[in-house]
Amino acid sequence: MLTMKDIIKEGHPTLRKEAAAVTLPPTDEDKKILKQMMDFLVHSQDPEIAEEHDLRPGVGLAAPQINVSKQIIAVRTTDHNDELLEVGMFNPKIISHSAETTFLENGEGCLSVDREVNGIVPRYSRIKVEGVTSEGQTITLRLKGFPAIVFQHEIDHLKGIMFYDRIEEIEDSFKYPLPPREV
Ligand SMILES: O=CN(O)CCNC(=O)c1cccc(Cl)c1Cl
Ligand code: NI
Repeated sequence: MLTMKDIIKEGHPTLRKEAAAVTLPPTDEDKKILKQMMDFLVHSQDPEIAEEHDLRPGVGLAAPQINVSKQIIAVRTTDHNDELLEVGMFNPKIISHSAETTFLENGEGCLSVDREVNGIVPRYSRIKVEGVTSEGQTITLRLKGFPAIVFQHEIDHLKGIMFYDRIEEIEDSFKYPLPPREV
């Protein structure tokens, strides 16, 4: 089973590489990798297993995080109806998105980042994602809310982008406000 020792941390070059597309149909090896990633999420979300194996909880995982530079992601979270959303995808692509953006008030976290990085991470509010499942099916998901944010966090990993790369620098004008005029 995958544990925290299998997860590479910032500074490891693989986290900054463009992951390669998976040749379709996915091989048994590719499917095994995806299964292990989803199993990690399941274990990390089970208090007993997580405690026993010192797992940090995660709602998503991207293959580069286990030093596999391939376009494979796993997401396991709940949607706004509190329905479980458990999706593994090869070669996921955001095929369209809202102009509107959103963000998580408490910011984002990453298993490859062993420090707290505060700040607003702008994400599209709604996205349409297309990808291939382990069954070889091409699926299209319309996502909003937390799942949409998680998918964007994972797809960023495939492009070598870390969440803190997107933390907005507040407008310079706010940084260097005009000093009050002497009256
Ligand atoms: O790439 C995946 N991870 O690093 C797993 C750990 N992070 C999370 O579960 C997490 C936590 C908060 C917001 C988002 Cl968007 C995510 Cl993804
Ligand atoms: Ni991450």
